[in-house]
Amino acid sequence: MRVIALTGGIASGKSTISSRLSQLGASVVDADLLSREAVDAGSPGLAAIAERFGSDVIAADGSLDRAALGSIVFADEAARNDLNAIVHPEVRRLAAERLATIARNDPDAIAVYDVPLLVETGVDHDFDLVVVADADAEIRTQRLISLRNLDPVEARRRVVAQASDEERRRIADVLIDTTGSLEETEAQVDSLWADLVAGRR
Ligand SMILES: CC(C)(COP(=O)(O)OP(=O)(O)OC[C@H]1O[C@@H](n2cnc3c(N)ncnc32)[C@H](O)[C@@H]1O)[C@@H](O)C(=O)NCCC(=O)NCCS
Ligand SMILES: Nc1ncnc2c1ncn2[C@@H]1O[C@H](COP(=O)(O)OP(=O)(O)OP(=O)(O)O)[C@@H](O)[C@H]1O
Repeated sequence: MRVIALTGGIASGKSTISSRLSQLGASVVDADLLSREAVDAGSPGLAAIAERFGSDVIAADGSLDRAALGSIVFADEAARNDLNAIVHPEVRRLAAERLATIARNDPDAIAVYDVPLLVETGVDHDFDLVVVADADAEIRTQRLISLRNLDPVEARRRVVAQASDEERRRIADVLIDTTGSLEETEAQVDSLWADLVAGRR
């Protein structure tokens, strides 16, 4: 099995790329989804969050109030580090488990690990290829404002909470320019996939 890491800043277009790769035949593991599993109702992760951040971040139905926690951690680096220390080890464990299952079921699989914080958490896996969705910080900020209805202050905080465009470009084997049309992004993904299948990458 080959494992491809797919990273990029918030709103860089990773989801567009990973869903195209999935259509083409890749097996996708999504760290954002795993981070939700890690804090499911009743999980030790959620209990640790309640202990650190208090009942204000727990909704009436006992689930995580993501908006409340988001407004705390994107405004405060120490709080964000504490949250990361609770959630990231479980995400790493779940990712290793999912990738092992994919390898067992299909030794020839091409797996894609969609991992937003690859630079921030350190490249600790032996990836065959690192693909970076590349749209600069200003474009991503505008997308958060216009497509996700974040106010400009919240949008900037999220972008600033992550590695710089330059840091991500430095670890990239392949850059996908996600500043054009969706079709232009998909064409780059199709060409990457053709290279992977043909063994050129
Ligand atoms: C703070 C939380 C509750 C906000 O939830 P919300 O539903 O608004 O956002 P969601 O989880 O969909 O994340 C959206 C994007 O925000 C960015 N982001 C999320 N967490 C972080 C973080 N700790 N540091 C920097 N950027 C982050 C990523 O680009 C991510 O793709 C949530 O993001 C969270 O629990 N984060 C900690 C776990 C984590 O690091 N997840 C991201 C990768 S595993
Ligand atoms: N050329 C493009 N390529 C990819 N996405 C684009 C492009 N042009 C506009 N977009 C839009 O930008 C947004 C990018 O968000 P998307 O959820 O794909 O990013 P993401 O990297 O997965 O973000 P997150 O880190 O928040 O999970 C989407 O709404 C997408 O439709």
